[in-house]
Amino acid sequence: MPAAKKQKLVVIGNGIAGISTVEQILKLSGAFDITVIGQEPHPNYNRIMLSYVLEGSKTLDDIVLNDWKWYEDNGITLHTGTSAQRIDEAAKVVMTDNGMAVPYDHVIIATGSKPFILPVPGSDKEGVIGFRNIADCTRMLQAAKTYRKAAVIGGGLLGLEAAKGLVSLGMDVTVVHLMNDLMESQLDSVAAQMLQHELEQQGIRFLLGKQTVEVLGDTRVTGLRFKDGDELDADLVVMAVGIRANTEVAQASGIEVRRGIVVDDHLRTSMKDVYAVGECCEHRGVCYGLVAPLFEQGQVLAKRLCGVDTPPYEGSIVSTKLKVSGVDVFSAGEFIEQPEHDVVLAKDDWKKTYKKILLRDGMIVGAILFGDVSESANLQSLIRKKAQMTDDIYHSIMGGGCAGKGADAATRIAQMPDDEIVCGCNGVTKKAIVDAITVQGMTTVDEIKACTGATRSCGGCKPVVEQILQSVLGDGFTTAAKQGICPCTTLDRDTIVAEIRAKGLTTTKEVMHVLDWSNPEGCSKCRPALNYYLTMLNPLTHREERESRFVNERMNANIQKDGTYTVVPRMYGGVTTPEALKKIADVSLKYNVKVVKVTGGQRLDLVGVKKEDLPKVWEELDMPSGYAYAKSLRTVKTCVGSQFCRFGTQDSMGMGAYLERKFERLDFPAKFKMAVNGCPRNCAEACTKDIGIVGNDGGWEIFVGGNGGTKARLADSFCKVKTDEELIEICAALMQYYRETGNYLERTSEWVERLGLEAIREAVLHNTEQRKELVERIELALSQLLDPWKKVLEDDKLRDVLYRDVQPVVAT
Ligand SMILES: Cc1cc2nc3c(=O)[nH]c(=O)nc-3n(C[C@H](O)[C@H](O)[C@H](O)COP(=O)(O)OP(=O)(O)OC[C@H]3O[C@@H](n4cnc5c(N)ncnc54)[C@H](O)[C@@H]3O)c2cc1C
Ligand SMILES: NC(=O)c1ccc[n+]([C@@H]2O[C@H](COP(=O)([O-])OP(=O)(O)OC[C@H]3O[C@@H](n4cnc5c(N)ncnc54)[C@H](O)[C@@H]3O)[C@@H](O)[C@H]2O)c1
Ligand code: SF4
Ligand code: FES
Repeated sequence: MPAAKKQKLVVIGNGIAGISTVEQILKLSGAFDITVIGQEPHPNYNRIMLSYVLEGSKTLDDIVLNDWKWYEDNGITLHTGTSAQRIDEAAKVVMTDNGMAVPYDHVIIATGSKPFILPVPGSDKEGVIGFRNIADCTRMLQAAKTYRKAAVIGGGLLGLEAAKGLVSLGMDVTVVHLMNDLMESQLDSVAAQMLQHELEQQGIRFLLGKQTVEVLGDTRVTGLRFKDGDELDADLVVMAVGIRANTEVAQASGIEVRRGIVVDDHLRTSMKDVYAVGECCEHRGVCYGLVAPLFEQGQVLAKRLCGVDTPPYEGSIVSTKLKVSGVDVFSAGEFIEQPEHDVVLAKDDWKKTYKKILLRDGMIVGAILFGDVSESANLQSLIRKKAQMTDDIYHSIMGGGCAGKGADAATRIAQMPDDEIVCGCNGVTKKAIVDAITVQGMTTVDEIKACTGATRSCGGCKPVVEQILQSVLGDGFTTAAKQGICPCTTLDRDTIVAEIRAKGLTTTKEVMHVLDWSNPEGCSKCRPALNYYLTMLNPLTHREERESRFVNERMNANIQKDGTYTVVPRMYGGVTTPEALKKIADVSLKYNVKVVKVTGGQRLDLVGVKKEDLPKVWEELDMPSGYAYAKSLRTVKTCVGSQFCRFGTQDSMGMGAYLERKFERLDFPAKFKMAVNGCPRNCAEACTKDIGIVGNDGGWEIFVGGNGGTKARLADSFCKVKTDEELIEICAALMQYYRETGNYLERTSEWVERLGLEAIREAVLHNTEQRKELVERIELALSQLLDPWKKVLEDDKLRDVLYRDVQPVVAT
């Protein structure tokens, strides 16, 4: 009997929606002769990952989902670089821009969306682009090599991911947003402000409540003008103000189109045998802009075409996660409280976390998570199922408020229902993952990805997939058990430091490569941490990796919310001279310093210096940097002591200035503050300093682990010493021990609690041999330090790269 003739299926659009539907069809049936028409010159790639390509952590090759061979292996005819123009219903052909008439029995339109470009004068100028495809991404990568100032219009998901990418490429980036809150379609004001603060720390500037009315420039953009008359310089403008469904083919074919191509619950359009999936379609009045719905639509459509029974598609409940490393944000369902809502809320300013769950009649209808998104899959499933809040759910999600993670991972996985969706992007349930492990023998995240699709898109579900592997395989799954220093690695701090020592690793790149980082470029959490550990371990050989530092440390100055910087010269022990003050006053006047502020650390802060003026200000001040921006020794606060005070028994000013000169510029895991007092009256407040020193009749008393910040802690008395030499030696050994055993960003207040005072005393006080070695190592580190501003002023290239504000010569 001759084989049944195959049905001709034509897919217009070679993106995720079209090809994921084809993948489903191939799983169910071999009855189709498939032709794909794609406008872009590439095989199907993961559009989501363009944010990572821009940021530099993925290459274009990494994001290909179905390579050329896949089409060949599955007998699919692929026409890339080809636009479908019209469907001729009578002739049953799809017409293309290069004159083809492709015959069909069924057509799937999956043409996605186009970025919306604001219709303001000048928006067609060179240098104004959207961010939608590989071509846009490549243009941004190119522009960053030549230009410095980028403006991203739109503070939604896309705009923020674009902005982060451009910052990683070394551009000065300002996000111009119409509303007063970022991501206002996903976050409330509290979360939006936390997000803004976090992104400012990562070097992005924001102009909120600004409406762009004109793009300035001749042929190429030079800036933006706003409704209030303000202007912003920019030589690259990325428009990320939303998308519009791409309905051109449907319109040209006479198919019903409203905001998108109108489809019913079976994804049928108004034209017989023509269907639509993905962002181009409008279902029950909704056009989606995320991948999860298109997988759900694709599954229904594939089953329908293959004659497999399926419930209709009734719409999707969407959730979003921002893909910016070091910033964890999740939002799903309803998020702005209304009178009918009950609100479950926890905010922790120390851990920088925020959790909000909205309930309607006890039913979970929406949530926002910031900082700790470990419960996102769980919440998404509860919202999808319209679950009632119970004590168990409450404790599992809220745990100890924001700080705790609720139930531990193993318990949470055990309690997770089989049908809970773990990977929202690809609609993969817990059961599908467990089956992949138990039935098909998968043992790694990558194998699960290949088998089920989970983790294939945004990657946000990877931790949960690892936890499921851990819970099913127990000891057989070893890597997930470790607590990595960031999402790029499962290795903890101690293992990393030990490996750097054992393997003689010298650069962050080398560490990431040799220790098998999942993200080869690292993230904003691990890069500065590795840079610190490497400098601490290899003081003689490690070359400063400026790009691994936070913006303030990169620029040797603290950035302010208006984009200007502060300059804080050293005043050893809080002591200055009339000559130094006069110079500070002259320079402040010359460079229009906005405010001169006396700091809590007894020195002067010149606030409001323009970036391009920073080198000149430092040059003219000719004073050492106060390191007010660094994880380093900040200040040594002193009282007047025995030189002038009638109660003083020790020279606190002299000792404070000596200690500050000796230990300035040294890197610590976190900022480091000291104080020296001439007597136990303690006027310079030793009890809130990392090391506090109090003079007494017979010598000095040393205190450690004090903190006056958000999490205040009184310092512990560490020991008493008789002589100045002993004092200096013990301070040196104590500092080096903290440098060597502290976790990056861990203040001494936390370090003392973690290690225990007795253990620190044992290492630094009682073990004299170890103390000697600690002192030798700190002396070695100190011998390598140079004033950062001297380095900048002597290096024209560095000065130019970091602080220039002129248009660079265009590369030819
Ligand atoms: C940078 C970026 C990051 C994103 N991150 C996320 C995320 O983290 N999570 C998430 O859920 N979503 C994210 N999205 C959105 C997600 O990428 C889209 O929802 C998804 O790609 C839509 O898929 P689609 O197939 O419907 O459309 P598209 O991916 O746009 O594919 C449509 C394809 O059709 C082609 N085409 C158009 N017209 C024609 C024609 N006439 N003939 C032939 N071909 C045509 C287009 O060139 C395109 O290749 C992101 C989007 C971007 C741009
Ligand atoms: N992580 C993710 O899930 C992710 C990442 C990137 C993109 N996407 C998707 O890609 C699509 C495009 O993203 P998007 O961020 O462009 O769309 P969006 O609609 O989510 O956000 C656009 C933002 O631009 C702002 N805006 C509108 N007009 C403006 C103006 N004149 N000036 C300044 N701001 C203005 C809006 O207030 C809004 O916050 C969306 O569907 C989004 O969901 C998702
Ligand atoms: S701490 Fe003692 S020595 Fe110092 S100023 Fe106060 S009273 Fe005088
Ligand atoms: S949730 Fe995005 S890949 Fe799984």
